[in-house]
Amino acid sequence: MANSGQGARRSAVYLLDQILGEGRLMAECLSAGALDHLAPEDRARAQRLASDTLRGLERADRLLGKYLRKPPPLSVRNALRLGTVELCHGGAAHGVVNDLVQIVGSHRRHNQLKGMVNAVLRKVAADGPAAWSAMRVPRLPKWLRAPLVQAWGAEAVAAMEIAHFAGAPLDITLKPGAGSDVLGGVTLPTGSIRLTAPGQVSALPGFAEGQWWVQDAAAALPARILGAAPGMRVLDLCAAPGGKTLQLAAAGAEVVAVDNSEQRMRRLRENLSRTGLTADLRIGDALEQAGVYDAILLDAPCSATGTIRRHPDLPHAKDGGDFDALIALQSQMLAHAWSLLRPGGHMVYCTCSLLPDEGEVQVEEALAAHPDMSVDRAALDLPGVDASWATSEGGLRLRPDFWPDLGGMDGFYMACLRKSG
Ligand SMILES: C[S@@+](CC[C@H](N)C(=O)[O-])C[C@H]1O[C@@H](n2cnc3c(N)ncnc32)[C@H](O)[C@@H]1O
Repeated sequence: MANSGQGARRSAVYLLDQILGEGRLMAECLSAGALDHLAPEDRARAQRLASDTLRGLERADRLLGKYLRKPPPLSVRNALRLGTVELCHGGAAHGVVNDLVQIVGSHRRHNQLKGMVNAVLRKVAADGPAAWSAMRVPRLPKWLRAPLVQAWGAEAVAAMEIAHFAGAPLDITLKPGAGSDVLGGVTLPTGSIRLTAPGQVSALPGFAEGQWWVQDAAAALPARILGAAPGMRVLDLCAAPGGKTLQLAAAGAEVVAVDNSEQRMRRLRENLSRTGLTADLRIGDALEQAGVYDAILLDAPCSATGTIRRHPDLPHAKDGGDFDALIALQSQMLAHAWSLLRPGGHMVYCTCSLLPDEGEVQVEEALAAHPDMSVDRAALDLPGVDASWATSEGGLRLRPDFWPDLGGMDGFYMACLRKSG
């Protein structure tokens, strides 16, 4: 009978097949129920195994290249990759090898390859761990590496790759008035709390009571820069799952939150209910909104290249083919949001992207197109925000290689734009 570790490994191989074979994102597979048959701890384990494998994919392929005369079918290759990464991370050879041999053997088409899987993984178990740490840090694929090197230089991109390989700690934002003492985290310079070995999030103290929510330290800054306050009517455009909506509502503003994804809005509704906060939720297209607002937060859909530490599937599932459409949508959204802002009002534009075309360039172009738009540089002057993160057009550039000693941060861009009154 299959053990629970084997169930997690089998599902992790399935996730790898979907990501590397079908170009699907891990989040898409999860929302489609790929792990619903597993117990919560095995679900977390399967995700962790697939993520670790994707982070170490380049190293695993190099190691396996020594033992494979020709590449086996993708699913068998993914089982070998997963086993290699587990073994090189110190996994017990007996359990890892036996499970993967059984997983491969249970496929009628691949059954005859189980002997090869056994032999290769035993060699990896013997020689792999020593070779692993001497190998170079895995690089981003060319389609993404090239524009990033052009934007930030080769040295910065190598530092980003170190951050991607290390993965991300868990950051939380506290509801105003909540204490963090029971969580044992570190308070970051910008006020977020960082937990290094959190375990299951929903089991942590204060989660069920809505005392805090998960939000990377970088992602917590746009709402702080907006500076929502009681009496302010704020439009949160592209709001779900709602980390920023919660911040705006917790600051006492009257928040209208819009997103076109019903599924993601369901999560926003759950988050509001757990934290006891309120916002007016509207499922719809950002480009079709009407009304007049004192302040607007536009967290536009983007390449999400700033979140690779937490989503190592992204560089493998995508190929940059959607960049142009996203960039065009962002500039349409920025222009439409501007038309909803009252004179004298302000708007924060942000994206979790590392590409200047989705950040700095969008704001430069918007400033050129709107004579009533100016950048509020002073709005960036918040505790913990380093002056060197400011950009020439007046925004804030955050990168995964920043705060290397604290465990990094997501890549993000944000700027505060004021409408003349
Ligand atoms: C970066 S995510 C937003 C994250 C969110 N602000 C938060 O803090 O949790 C971008 C969102 O844009 C939404 N979106 C994409 N196209 C949209 C459109 N045309 N109108 C409204 N929302 C859209 C997506 O469903 C996604 O939830």
